[in-house]
Amino acid sequence: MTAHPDPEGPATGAAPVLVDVRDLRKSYGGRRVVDGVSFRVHEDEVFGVLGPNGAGKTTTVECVAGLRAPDGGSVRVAGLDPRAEHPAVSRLLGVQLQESALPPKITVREALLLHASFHPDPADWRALAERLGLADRLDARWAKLSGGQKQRLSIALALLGRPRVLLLDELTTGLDPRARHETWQLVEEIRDSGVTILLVTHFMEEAQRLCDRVAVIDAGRVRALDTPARLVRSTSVTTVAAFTPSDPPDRAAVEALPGAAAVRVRGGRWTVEGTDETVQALLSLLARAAITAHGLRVTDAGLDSAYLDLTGA
Ligand SMILES: Nc1ncnc2c1ncn2[C@@H]1O[C@H](COP(=O)(O)OP(=O)(O)OP(=O)(O)O)[C@@H](O)[C@H]1O
Repeated sequence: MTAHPDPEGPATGAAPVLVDVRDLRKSYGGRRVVDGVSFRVHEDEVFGVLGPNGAGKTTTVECVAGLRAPDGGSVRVAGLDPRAEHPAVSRLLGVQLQESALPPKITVREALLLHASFHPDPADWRALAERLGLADRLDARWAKLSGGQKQRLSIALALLGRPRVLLLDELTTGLDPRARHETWQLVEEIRDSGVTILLVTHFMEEAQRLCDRVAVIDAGRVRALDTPARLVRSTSVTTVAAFTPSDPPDRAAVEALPGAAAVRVRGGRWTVEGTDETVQALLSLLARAAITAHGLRVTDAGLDSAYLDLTGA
């Protein structure tokens, strides 16, 4: 594995570091849930913190936001300590945290006006509502919004202070596929407008689509830190072949193919995980046995396999 669990990961160019987390440690009731996490987020990047439930992701970003006090290590946002210099840091950071709930009866307009009043030089709330597709929902109450609209409003609220860095925690959890894709587009637009984004997710697809670099966190530790593409290449599974054979091949022979990582058979359909070499050898094996591979699909393994490999999830 060629992962880089150091704070820098592979070369990232010369962009300034906006979020610098070093050897962060945090325990609850004597149980260590963040155990020496380090990473740096550079200006203009979308940096992902990816990991299974309970990995310590939210605790980590709450320390970045200054909402929790670390037990050890350090956090800096644009060189500032989020606890000791909270007012200055909150002017730089927009925070959209998990389950950010508003009073059920507050309207979209009221929420935008209220949050705009927290900032000395807020963004134009009407323009933000327009940009986030909420212009025709200004009089709707929070409780009546769809999941996607609630998420868009919480992003709008986080953007009102014109942040340099936006923290997004589990942004698309609970959204249907359409709302999830719309939210991803929105994140890309926000990135293109020059906002640096620190994104917590447990969706591999989300990390692969949005993030320039990803820290994979499990049990409070960074297991790997790299670009999604390099994380995928670093794992033992890069290629997956699925097919329905005209006659079942010798399973032991398939399992013994070079680089074969897993072989599954369900309802007559075979799935073989491995590398390009595995698939080449598989096709030769089938040809030698005069077996036809019906409905053959060969796909890239994607970040899922890398994630499973790294977290043992
Ligand atoms: N205030 C708290 N008091 C006690 N334990 C907590 C507290 N907050 C979080 N924990 C525990 O710390 C661990 C890490 O939680 P955290 O929310 O940081 O993980 P996570 O990776 O964000 O998980 P999820 O994806 O489920 O939100 C979990 O076991 C959680 O139950």
